[in-house]
Amino acid sequence: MQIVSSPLEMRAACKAYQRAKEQETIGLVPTMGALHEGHLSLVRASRQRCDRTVVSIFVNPLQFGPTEDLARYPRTFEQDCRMLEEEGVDFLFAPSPEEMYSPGSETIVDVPVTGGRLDGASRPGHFRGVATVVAKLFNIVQPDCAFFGEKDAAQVAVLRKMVRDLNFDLNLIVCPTVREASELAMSSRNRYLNEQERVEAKTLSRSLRAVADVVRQGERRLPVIRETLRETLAHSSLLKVDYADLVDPETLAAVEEDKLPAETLVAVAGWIGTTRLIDNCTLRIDGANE
Ligand SMILES: Nc1ncnc2c1ncn2[C@@H]1O[C@H](COP(=O)(O)OP(=O)(O)OP(=O)(O)O)[C@@H](O)[C@H]1O
Ligand SMILES: CC(C)(CO)[C@@H](O)C(=O)[O-]
Ligand code: BAL
Repeated sequence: MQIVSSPLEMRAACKAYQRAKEQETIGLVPTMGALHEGHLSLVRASRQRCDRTVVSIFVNPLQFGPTEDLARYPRTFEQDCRMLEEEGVDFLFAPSPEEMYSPGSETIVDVPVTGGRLDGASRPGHFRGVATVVAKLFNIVQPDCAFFGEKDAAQVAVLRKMVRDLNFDLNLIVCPTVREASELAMSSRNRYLNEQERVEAKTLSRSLRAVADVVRQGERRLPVIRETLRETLAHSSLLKVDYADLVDPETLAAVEEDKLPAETLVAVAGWIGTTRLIDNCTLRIDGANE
């Protein structure tokens, strides 16, 4: 695995490869490091689909608010390198903030409507930071495919829109959420949790399961589905709910109808102590059977 920190060198390496092997493809897996099985599932998907895989590790200051956890975000670079070597990754792109944002750099990418919803509403400016750094990564690597996790469903909606609006020539591939045996969604921030918090954090996935179960049993009334979500989330005394919404998976706009549409994203976020976690599931109902 070749480790590259300069954006120019990374671009040159990918360009050289693309010139030499016209028919072959490059997959990009953007991450902030502190890697776990969720990240590795994206790496494996890229290795399966593309000839070369580039993983980026960059804790992007632009997507953190002034009171958020940028300074204490887990950084486990040596261990991450070993994991990526074992997975057969070709390039690790790990720039410093100064290399990624050269002095005077001021252009940002904003997806204002979609990017202002869910995490975008709770973390103002967050998705501007995400869209800007991902657009830069796309320009540096120029991948054929880019791999993202379903766990960050709002991020996926924002990036899909960015790809469409800005005509990026790549396939955005979304991989399912990898969970621990307890069903807690894997997340780098789970490292912040103590034992009791880890138990309480399961309330998020439990609330999604409760909603999926009532819908499987035939419930279609949105007020009842919302109440099921609210009630399950209230079971934890440690969890402070940030949002628990039923939204359109593409626009992230709140579902307004009284009955469940064909496809609905159920997205939840909350703080367990000082740790903010997110999770989601998609409800799909077959209109033909309604
Ligand atoms: N459990 C998971 N299953 C599948 N993909 C995941 C999972 N967790 C993260 N990813 C994906 O990995 C990519 C990099 O995410 P990131 O480095 O922020 O990890 P994270 O675990 O989501 O960290 P955080 O705790 O900051 O939310 C994103 O596309 C994200 O959706
Ligand atoms: C996509 C991403 C790597 C951009 O910094 C980040 O938001 C993440 O890890 O999900
Ligand atoms: N995967 C989400 C990145 C963040 O919380 O900043």
